[in-house]
Amino acid sequence: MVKTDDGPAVEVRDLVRAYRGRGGELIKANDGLTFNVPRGQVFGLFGANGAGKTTLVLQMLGLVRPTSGSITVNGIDVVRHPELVKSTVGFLPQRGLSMRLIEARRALHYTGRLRGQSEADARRQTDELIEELGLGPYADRQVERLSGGLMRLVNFGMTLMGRPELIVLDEPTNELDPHNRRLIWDIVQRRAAEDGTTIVLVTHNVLEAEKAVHRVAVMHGGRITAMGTPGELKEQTGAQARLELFVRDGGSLTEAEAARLGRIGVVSPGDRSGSYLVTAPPDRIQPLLEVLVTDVGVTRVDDFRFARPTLEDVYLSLKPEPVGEPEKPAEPEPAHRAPDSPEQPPPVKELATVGAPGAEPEEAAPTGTSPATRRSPLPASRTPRPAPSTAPAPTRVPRRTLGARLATFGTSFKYLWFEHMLIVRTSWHVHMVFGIFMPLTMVFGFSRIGSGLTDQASLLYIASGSGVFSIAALGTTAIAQRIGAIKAEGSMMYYASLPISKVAFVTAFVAARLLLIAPGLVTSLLAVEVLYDIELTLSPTLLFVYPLTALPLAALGLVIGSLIDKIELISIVTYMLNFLLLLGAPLLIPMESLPVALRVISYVMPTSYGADAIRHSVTGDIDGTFALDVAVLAVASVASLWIADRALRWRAS
Ligand SMILES: Nc1ncnc2c1ncn2[C@@H]1O[C@H](COP(=O)(O)OP(=O)(O)OP(=O)(O)O)[C@@H](O)[C@H]1O
Repeated sequence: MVKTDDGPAVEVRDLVRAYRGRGGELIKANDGLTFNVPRGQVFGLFGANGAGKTTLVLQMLGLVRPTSGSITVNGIDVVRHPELVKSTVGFLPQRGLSMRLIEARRALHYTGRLRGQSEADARRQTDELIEELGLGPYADRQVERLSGGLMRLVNFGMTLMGRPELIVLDEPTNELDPHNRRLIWDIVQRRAAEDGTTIVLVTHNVLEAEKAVHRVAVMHGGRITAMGTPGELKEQTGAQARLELFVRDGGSLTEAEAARLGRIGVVSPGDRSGSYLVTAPPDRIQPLLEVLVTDVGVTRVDDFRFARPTLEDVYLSLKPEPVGEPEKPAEPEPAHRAPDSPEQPPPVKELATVGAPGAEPEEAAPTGTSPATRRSPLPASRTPRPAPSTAPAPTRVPRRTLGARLATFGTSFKYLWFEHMLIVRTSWHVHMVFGIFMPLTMVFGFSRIGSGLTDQASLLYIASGSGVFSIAALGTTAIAQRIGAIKAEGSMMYYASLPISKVAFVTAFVAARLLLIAPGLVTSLLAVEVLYDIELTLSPTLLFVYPLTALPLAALGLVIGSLIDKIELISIVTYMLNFLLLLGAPLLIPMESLPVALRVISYVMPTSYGADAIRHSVTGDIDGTFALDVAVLAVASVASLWIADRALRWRAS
């Protein structure tokens, strides 16, 4: 693991993230947060539903832009360098399993490669994790076919690939059985203690997480309402120890016995006859037990249970601050204020500033200090401290050469492309129908309608038209539906959290689909040649005419899939669009024979130029018209890819 810096793993200053509600009201999902997460610690982030935890971690990952304030992760300013941060962070989203359509082993290996691991290292760590997580019997099974818990384990393993400096786990033990939950907590503790990995843990499972966390922040209404080590929080909130007592044969405590116990703690009746609950401060445990033994007497007691206060007790005892009425509609806040902006943050509660810079001696631990020694108990600040308004320490931004960037792009492209090609295994029948049989059926069917369609010119129109139909059907519809599915599963966030560019993601996606379209294009031309003995030249220009025809349609699919949220609606829109594309374009009949209105429409359809260019390629008429076709297709491809890149919701905002 390469350390980028020796400061805190996470530094959050005056962080605000506001959303507009449906009625125009301002919702502050995060409202003036300031804290640090020292390196090598497990930092628990607790809070009720809607408290703002997910918004906070998405900002740490550079997936949501702060409205104001700053976040530094591993010494890198997240707002300025969101892409750079991703190479140092591993993220386990709350929902949405990525790479679910490939095998578990591949999902781990590909994630490692996408995080920048070498081939050998990725393979080695994949094997280690399969062993550590007990995934051996399932490693070569498609992730989607595993049980919910096993899928979660694979997803957890993917988060560890590449040994990131900071790991963000959103509800890591959801769906896991007790054995695997314990396994996860053990691994979390080991990674922090042995490798010095910092772990930010969002969970509602406070009781279990207590064993793993070094420090905790409790959020409510976008603010931190309490922060400290579990011990400090127990002390600060006055959490009580509990003695549960069952008097023999369902009998009752005498008044004298109850009074003696009542002098030490609070005695209340239990939920069944003869049971009592005594709560007392943790330092009164000894006298409480003495009264139990000497005054009540063990022979009078059927059973008793004694529990020290847990972190869950602390969490439940914390009184959430009233959130207050939503603020009136106001002018939108600036997209991101520079860290040195003079504007003051909203007030922050006392405990929320416990982690302010300088509050924790271990933050300044010298280089080489082991995580274990750095993890000394944190002094709780009892005095309110104003939230700092100073800029965070300057961030280190390693420079990368063009060669290194191209190499990263190449690796990302390769593994994302592999993934897409493997996904096709699950929908091969659709590709067979649309890619191969549909163009063949069109050639065969159309050539039988009327006597005039069997001449060479008509057959070429039919062949090029059915080829373009294949591109439109598979390119637009399949891509739109796949992007829609990735979004609906919630896995887009996972891909966006990897250190890969959106361009690599889009190009790998489109390139994989283009390859699938190829058989449909070739079969329609071959059908004409074989069935009707028509001599085709098959000019090499087809090698760029086909991709140029497919790119605008693939990009269109990407835009539709990105903008529409309902998968069913995506299907309806894309099928209707394909219908319109074909209806308006002179693919199957010469343009001259179209009514004027349709002829005009066809001028704006890239499909018309694609079909025309295909015909020129197979007849060898590489003239001015062909050059115009190619030029229009090239412009449409560049423009539509640019629009698709913009439309793809890579970051949440
Ligand atoms: N994209 C968004 N648009 C509008 N409001 C949002 C958006 N994302 C989050 N919010 C609001 O911000 C608040 C905090 O949401 P967030 O998802 O961060 O809470 P959470 O603590 O992670 O909740 P949970 O434990 O249920 O996952 C909520 O009121 C939520 O409705």
